Amino acid sequence: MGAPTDRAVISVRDAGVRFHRGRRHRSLRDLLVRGESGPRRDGFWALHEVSFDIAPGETIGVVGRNGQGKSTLLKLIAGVMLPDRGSVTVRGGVAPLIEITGGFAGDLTVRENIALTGGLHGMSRAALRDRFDEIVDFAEIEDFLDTPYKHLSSGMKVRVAFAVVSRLEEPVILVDEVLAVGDRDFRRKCHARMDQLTAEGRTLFLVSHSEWDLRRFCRRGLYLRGGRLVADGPMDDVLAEYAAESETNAPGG
Ligand SMILES: Nc1ncnc2c1ncn2[C@@H]1O[C@H](COP(=O)(O)OP(=O)(O)OP(=O)(O)O)[C@@H](O)[C@H]1O
Repeated sequence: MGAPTDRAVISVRDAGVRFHRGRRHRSLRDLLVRGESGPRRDGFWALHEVSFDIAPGETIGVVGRNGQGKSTLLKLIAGVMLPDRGSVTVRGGVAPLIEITGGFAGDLTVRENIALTGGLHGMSRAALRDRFDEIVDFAEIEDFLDTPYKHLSSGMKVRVAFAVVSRLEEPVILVDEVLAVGDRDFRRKCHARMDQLTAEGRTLFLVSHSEWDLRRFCRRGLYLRGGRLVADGPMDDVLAEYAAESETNAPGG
């Protein structure tokens, strides 16, 4: 396992994340009635010994069945979660579109959320003023600017989130499955915007169960199985490997 290369915008080294299947905290009852006080035994590695380097401008699609660690990996890269083992180094800012409401404050209005997200990612007031109308037009949300974010439908939340996050000037963009929520016309707009971002040389990380999206936007694939990185290579090869394994593991297969 080599040291992080200078060229890499993201370096992940032997990263591991451990979760517990049961309740996160042991209750007083467990302690007093059951006498359970030693280390918890229901822990498992949601990610285990994961290592890779990403060069600036690469487009990466993460594949794997449900519950194999894809979203957890994106949370590590976004910095909203720290690894229990190993290291995750990201050089530069990250624009994360992970989980529909991720990073957006439910009680604040759409207008306030646009300003907050822009501000948190270093957008100046002048830049925000310049881009505000563009963001609102893209999201087609002008009638809801003063509505609390939590009162939007899930499709509208995604529209706002994508419109803002895709306008941030961060070098790394993370998109986790959220595109599936938008309607067809909006998805088409998002796809055009993603083409533009990758053409500008941004690094894109996409988690998706849509082979079409993965093939269209990602040249490199990462395949996670049981929290381990079992394939890392050209997207088409990784998808072929994933499909072959899914067939082998299918009931009756
Ligand atoms: N905060 C948490 N506490 C405990 N377990 C968790 C937590 N977050 C995720 N997990 C578990 O970790 C494993 C990996 O979850 P993750 O969301 O990364 O999977 P995924 O590959 O993105 O799945 P999907 O395709 O269904 O979105 C799953 O078993 C999940 O139940």
